[in-house]
Amino acid sequence: MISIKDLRKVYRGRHREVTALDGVSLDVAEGEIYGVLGRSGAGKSTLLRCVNLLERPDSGTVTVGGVDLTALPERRLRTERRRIGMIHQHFALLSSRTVAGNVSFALEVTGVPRATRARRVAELLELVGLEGRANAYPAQLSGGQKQRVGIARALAADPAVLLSDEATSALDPETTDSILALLADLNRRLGLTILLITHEMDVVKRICHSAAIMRDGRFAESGRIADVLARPGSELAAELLRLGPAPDLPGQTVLDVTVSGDTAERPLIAELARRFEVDVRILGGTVEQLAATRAGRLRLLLPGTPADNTPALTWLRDSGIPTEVRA
Ligand SMILES: Nc1ncnc2c1ncn2[C@@H]1O[C@H](COP(=O)(O)OP(=O)(O)OP(=O)(O)O)[C@@H](O)[C@H]1O
Repeated sequence: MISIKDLRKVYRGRHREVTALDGVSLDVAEGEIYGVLGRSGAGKSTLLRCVNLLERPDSGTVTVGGVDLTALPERRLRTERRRIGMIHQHFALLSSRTVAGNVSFALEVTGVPRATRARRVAELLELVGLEGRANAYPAQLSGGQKQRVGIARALAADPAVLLSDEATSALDPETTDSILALLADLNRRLGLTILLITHEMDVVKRICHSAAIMRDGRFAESGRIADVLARPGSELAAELLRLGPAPDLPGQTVLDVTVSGDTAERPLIAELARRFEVDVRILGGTVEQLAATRAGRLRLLLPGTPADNTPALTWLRDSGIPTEVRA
């Protein structure tokens, strides 16, 4: 649905250049929620602004719904942009307009007749759970309600794609949960494709089917969550399923194993103990119900050095279980 190829963007100031995008490629499948995770300054906002061409990349292509936006003249681009909704961290509502007025505004600019507008606004407010608040002003709303208005407005033109720029970063944890639940629900019910940027791993855990880690204008890693979890040495998997620093236990083997999907159903520790006659101890672990799948990471202790445990380690890896020896 969204296909980005080798995007580059350099900001040129008088004294210095900043490479905000350094060759980013990305494919977001139709109906998927894709999260781009990164620290401040990684280039996430620039990437998002390049998807609807609010920012022109220096090179590379952006294709949305089969249309190469980078090749379009400005007028066609304005029309195509309507197929891409956007929500913002600080909501970007018009304070002088009511809730209904804010949502209606998005329809007015596209020339929807007044009678149709009123019906559509009512539908949209119901969709985001704001029935009864049509006549309130933004100042009278909580942060979560403001973001619901932002979402209703973004969906007004019935877009195929929604871009989310840190949509929950200004909200408390409970409100964040309810907004993420709403986005996941809209994704399911409307088949809405969502590309979001965030610095919060929890957002990726809760609703994303695919994710990327962005650093210094590049993707350090990306992929479907299920694939990432099965990838040995994955940085994203380690972030999704965090374990603290490993203890240093000379003469013994500390290993982290990641289980997900089918492997999460296996009686792994019993199998390991039986096959290799080892006393397996659990040093730590985390199990998460991710949007994509249930997954866990266990830190195990085996007697003997890693060399002594080669058969067990080989068996784990051959069984498709990402296994990392920590000590
Ligand atoms: N308009 C601009 N002019 C000059 N430099 C810019 C501009 N916009 C962004 N940058 C620089 O480009 C780099 C990437 O910025 P960007 O805002 O895309 O990162 P980000 O990951 O979204 O971070 P944040 O969450 O802080 O917005 C940063 O070094 C930033 O200072």
